[in-house]
Amino acid sequence: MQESEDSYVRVAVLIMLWLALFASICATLIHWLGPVHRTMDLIIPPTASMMFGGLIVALMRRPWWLQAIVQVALVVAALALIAPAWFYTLHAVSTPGMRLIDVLPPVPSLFVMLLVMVMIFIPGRRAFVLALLCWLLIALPVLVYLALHPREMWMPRGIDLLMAYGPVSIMVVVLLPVQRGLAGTIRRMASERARMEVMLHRDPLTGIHNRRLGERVLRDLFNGAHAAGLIMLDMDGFKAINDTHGHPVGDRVLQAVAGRCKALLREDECISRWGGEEFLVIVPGIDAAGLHMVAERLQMAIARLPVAPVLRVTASFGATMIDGADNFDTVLQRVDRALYAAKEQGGNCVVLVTAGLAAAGVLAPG
Ligand SMILES: Nc1nc2c(ncn2[C@@H]2O[C@H](COP(=O)(O)OP(=O)(O)OP(=O)(O)O)[C@@H](O)[C@H]2O)c(=O)[nH]1
Repeated sequence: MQESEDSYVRVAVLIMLWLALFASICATLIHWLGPVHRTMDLIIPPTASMMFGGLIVALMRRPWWLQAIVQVALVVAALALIAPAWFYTLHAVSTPGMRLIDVLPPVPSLFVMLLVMVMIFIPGRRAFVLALLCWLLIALPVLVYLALHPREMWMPRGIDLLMAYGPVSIMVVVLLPVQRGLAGTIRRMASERARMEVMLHRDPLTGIHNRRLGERVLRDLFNGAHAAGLIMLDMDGFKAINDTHGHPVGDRVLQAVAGRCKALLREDECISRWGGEEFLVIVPGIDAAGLHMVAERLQMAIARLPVAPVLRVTASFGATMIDGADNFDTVLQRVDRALYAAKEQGGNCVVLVTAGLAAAGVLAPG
């Protein structure tokens, strides 16, 4: 979960860096190809392009530097906006006849983008502090200048600057945390839902899948064309274990049996607690001989299981392959019959029944 979240953030940062590189290359072209050449405008955009390009390479080569790269990118972007804000404001103040609205490059939209990035990538309250710092260093000098030069302020460019550095900035700083809160709530709900889903399909005593999930896996098998087999196992003389040693010991036996069987099965093989002391094993991609061997392995492992003070624990096994003509009910009836036959033969054995209902193999008690 954490891994996938990290890679998601990495991709988001990479996209942000590519967009920043694109924006700074555009700014470079605009200033270099435009009719008026001012030194600062000719230097800052290409420098920023190189910095963002370098950060992209660094992130691709050293993904674990993610946090540091984000911070450097934000500092680069902030410096690229602080420098013209102060330089041109002071220049306009100190040069008679020069108007700030004529010389300030079109950076307000980039300032809004910087605020968005700060609010997205900087966690918690630090985002507000940094956003305020950016506003003080980038927007405030321009706003103070405009307040002192009302004729410029009420020109279309002046109003544009007022809007970007005023209400639009406030909207970004307020709306993004709200969005972040919503995203957090959705994430929490999703993980709660995943937890409930696990609980819904887990047997509380043994920790393995419950019947609900076993049934779902079995139904899904009928949608696929692959060969699969079923093994139903039932503890022998379990009532006597409970009666002799008590229910808690019986519970421990069930837990030990479930744990041992699960450990012996592969990832794609599913064991579920079907009833009190009955378990269903679903084995995909297997033939009848292989299924018999799996059941045999489980039978022997259970017979060797030490669960003090019970001297010997055994189980009976019915097994069958899913036939092309089978449905959910017919295959369960057949595996049940196989289990019944194993019990009839004295227990602690495996009976494999084919679709023709003939007992195809019996493993004698070990
Ligand atoms: N300790 C414990 N016992 C359980 C649990 N669920 C069912 N049982 C007991 O399992 C016993 C099953 O008894 P039976 O159906 O007669 O089975 P058995 O004694 O194994 O007899 P055979 O299957 O014929 O060998 C009952 O006594 C149930 O109370 C459980 O979760 N914990």
